[in-house]
Amino acid sequence: MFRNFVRIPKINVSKFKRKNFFSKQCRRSFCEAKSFENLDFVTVPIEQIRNFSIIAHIDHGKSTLADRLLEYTGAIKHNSGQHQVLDKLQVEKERGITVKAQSASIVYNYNGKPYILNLIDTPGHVDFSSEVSRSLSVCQGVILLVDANDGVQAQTVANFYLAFGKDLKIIPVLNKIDLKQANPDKVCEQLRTLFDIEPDEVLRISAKHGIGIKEVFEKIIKELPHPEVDRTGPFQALIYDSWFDKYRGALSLIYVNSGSAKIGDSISSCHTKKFYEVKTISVLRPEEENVKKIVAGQIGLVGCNVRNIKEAIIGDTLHLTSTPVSPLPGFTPPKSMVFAGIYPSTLSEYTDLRKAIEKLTLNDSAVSVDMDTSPALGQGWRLGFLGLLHLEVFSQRLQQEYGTEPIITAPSVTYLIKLKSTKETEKKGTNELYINNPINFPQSFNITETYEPMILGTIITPDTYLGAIVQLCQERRGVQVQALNIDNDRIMLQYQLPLCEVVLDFHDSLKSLSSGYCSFDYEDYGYQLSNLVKLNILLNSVPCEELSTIVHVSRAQLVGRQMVLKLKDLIPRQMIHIAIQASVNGKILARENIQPYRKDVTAKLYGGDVTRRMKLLAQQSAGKKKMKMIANISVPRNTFIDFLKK
Ligand SMILES: Nc1nc2c(ncn2[C@@H]2O[C@H](COP(=O)(O)OP(=O)(O)OP(=O)(O)O)[C@@H](O)[C@H]2O)c(=O)[nH]1
Repeated sequence: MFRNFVRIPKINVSKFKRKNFFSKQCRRSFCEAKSFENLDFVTVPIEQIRNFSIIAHIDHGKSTLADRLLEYTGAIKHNSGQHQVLDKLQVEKERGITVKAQSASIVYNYNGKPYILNLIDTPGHVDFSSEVSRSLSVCQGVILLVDANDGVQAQTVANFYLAFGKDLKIIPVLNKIDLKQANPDKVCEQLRTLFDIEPDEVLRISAKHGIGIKEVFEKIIKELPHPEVDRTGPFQALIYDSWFDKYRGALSLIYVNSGSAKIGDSISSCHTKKFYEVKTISVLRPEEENVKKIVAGQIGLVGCNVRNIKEAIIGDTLHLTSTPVSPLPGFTPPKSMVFAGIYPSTLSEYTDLRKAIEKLTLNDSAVSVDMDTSPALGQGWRLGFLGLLHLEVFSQRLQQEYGTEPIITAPSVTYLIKLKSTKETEKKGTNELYINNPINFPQSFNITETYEPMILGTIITPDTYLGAIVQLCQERRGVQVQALNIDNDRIMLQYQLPLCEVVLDFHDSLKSLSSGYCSFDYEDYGYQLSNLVKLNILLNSVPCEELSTIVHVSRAQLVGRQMVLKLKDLIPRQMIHIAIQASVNGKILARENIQPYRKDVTAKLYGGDVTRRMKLLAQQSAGKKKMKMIANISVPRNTFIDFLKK
């Protein structure tokens, strides 16, 4: 049960609103900040630097808090009408979510001394968790933001443990205390139950109205440690983000772990061993501001006119060419969960699409890329993503930032197949086969066992929706691992679920069952023995490989029926009868027919003998039979595209 609960005096929000408290404070701090306008970052002692990320569940107000911190220090103007300034991408503005972590260096005046605060606004959605994890590796602390109305949600839990696992100092902050329905005491109780955070450690703010922002700054300065670095040592810097600039080539966002570098220096990459001259160095305030030098403890953007984007690797270590250093621990590439084929709409767009994918994956290193070919769609790629939203955002960015319109096939996951030992498996040295494309599914007589990827899903929901959510999880073959009351009307459930049951619409179903009050997060849970089969689609008894799919045996019937119905709508009628069948291991599970066009061969008859009419119809039917034997069913490319597309 919960421990004794310390009440914190309620903040009178209306007082702050009435007196326009924030704008006065903001004006004052803006004037103070002006005095640091021409501050040379190199001269600021290491004790006056703080590197931190803002982490939270989606929509709990990270970007809004970042806006207020920027305004307070004069980095952007108060009431400039700009919102979520650090959400720079078009896709972020349109969807209202952060998908890329963004850094900004701000200067805060504390007791007359300038403090450089390097803040990173991180995404909240589980599909972009690799951005959060990367950002945390250059921080010494985090602000854990929790919505005072929504309370602790699934990504709050995931992000807390991410920061806790990296031994970072955590500043818990309750946001949106201005909301009428806000219940900060209850949320403090949740923080104590789940993370052992005492209520008196928790700050209460309203990022939207600028309440409690000064206290956030003070906590950052007093409680977060400064980076422990050696400014006199050899230059050693970690690339933690990269993007491509048309004019300046690949730009790398670096955290300097030791020493310093200046424009004109020759620097080398530990990974590629290539060397470059430093052309530009800038700090993000949040717009780029050119500087001549960057020192340890600091975050900055370095441009070396790197034209080959494969050379600007995230996780690589840079050093002065004359002084080699050992590489810093980079980043383990996140494991792709969902795969989809990407193909150009026409052959002529292949090269443009290839370049676009190369440039975008430089900025979104969580995407894995492999070449792929499809008999129906031609040469393309099989890309791996961290989830469905990640896939959607990537394809939207391909369109918006690079003007390409590729065909994207339905997402799938990677299965593990164990094969019977044969000469071939002995030659390969393994009888394990990982496949994410149904075309590569082996013949059933060669298979000994099949495994499917599992996830451990965390669901936080008001208990009113518990019944419906448990039912949904059971329908999706989930097994309950844990259930915990986090306060008197909210429950946290943990389910082990097959990934393929989650990727498509699980999140949407949860949201609609709980009227949007439920949150969901998941992590990889390895592979589990399963009973998987290849569902084949036959057109007039001829298997059509591109349309096959891998399913759990219990789902084969349902999926097969859905597929043949969809195909019946998509395949155009032809001169011959078409039978669409779904089969598993030769057994037909579903069938639909498309009737042929029928010419009225009796139209020319003017009455007369009925046998004449019968003869004409019999001739027509024999002709159709013959045609069926010899004709290939022509499925137009668009039908494949419509079927394979998400
Ligand atoms: N009432 C109120 N609304 C707030 C406050 N802070 C943020 N919001 C609103 O909450 C919504 C989400 O804010 P964001 O700052 O985009 O949230 P986020 O955590 O950055 O979202 P993601 O990056 O997508 O995870 C916006 O509509 C904000 O205006 C607050 O203190 N009070």
